[in-house]
Amino acid sequence: AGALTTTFLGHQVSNPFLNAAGVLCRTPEDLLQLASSVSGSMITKSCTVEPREGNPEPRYAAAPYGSINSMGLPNLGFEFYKQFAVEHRGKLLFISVSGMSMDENVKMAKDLLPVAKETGCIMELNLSCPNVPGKPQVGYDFTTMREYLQRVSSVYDAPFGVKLPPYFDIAHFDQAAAIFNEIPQVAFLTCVNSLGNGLVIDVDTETVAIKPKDGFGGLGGRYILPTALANVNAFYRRCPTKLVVGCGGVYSANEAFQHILAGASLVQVGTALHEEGPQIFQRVVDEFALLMRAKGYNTIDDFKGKLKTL
Ligand SMILES: O=C1NC(=O)NC(C(=O)O)N1
Repeated sequence: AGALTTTFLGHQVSNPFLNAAGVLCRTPEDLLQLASSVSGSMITKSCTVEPREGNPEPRYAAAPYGSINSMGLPNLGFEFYKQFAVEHRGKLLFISVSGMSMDENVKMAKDLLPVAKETGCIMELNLSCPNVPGKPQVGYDFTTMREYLQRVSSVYDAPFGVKLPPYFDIAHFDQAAAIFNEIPQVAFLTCVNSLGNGLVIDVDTETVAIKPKDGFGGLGGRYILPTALANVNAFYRRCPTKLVVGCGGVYSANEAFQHILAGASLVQVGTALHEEGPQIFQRVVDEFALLMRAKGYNTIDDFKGKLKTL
């Protein structure tokens, strides 16, 4: 096995890299590109029970230091992604679930469970989509988040993960971690989803970059790396019995190494994957192998979570 080989919840992967939910993973064509890329694993577009068109376009825009999006959960519907999981062979597969209500999430979790047990696919429950008008992010409502996780874990007796929004207050890290530590089925935390409701402005046209919500959308890319790293490390420190998956600001081996130093077991790539395409995984894998060799590391575990403080 190569130097980048690692295991996640008992599944061996050839490298720690995968796409961020939502990027290059909505359609069969997208999923085929991911499956045939060098990524060690892959995740499907956050799904709802019924298929959704999503928000009006333009709903994604590249920006000077990353991206802004307000997709609005466009997806082919839960049944499609469940069937994809049934038929999929090969690399570790995550299924992102983002119901429009607690009942929707409970229904999808209940229906996904036998497929997860049969195929080894892993559920990532998305509690942090910032882009459905009128739907606040559950991740910012601790009472509701606890209820969601208790209800889902009562029907889903397999390990699953939670896709979290970025938090910015130490008290919020403490309160959120206390909830996750109450629920054994929560096996990993994916930090972070986009920084919600940013605004990108084009000076020449004096106009916003995207159509939905007067231009308000989730930020990704270089804008969010320090925030993503802080959230990875905050939950790595507070939830020693859980794994952390890093997401946010990864363009190369350099940022991926920072995420793993901060405690990430896997590293998701969103904006950079959208901009560069799936060949980014071969580039990052090659860069990462060189970085590990230059530093004298033989395995990911040699440096995972080993961030030094002053
Ligand atoms: O959870 C999500 N995060 C985002 O940044 N965008 C998508 C979306 O809008 O579908 N969902």
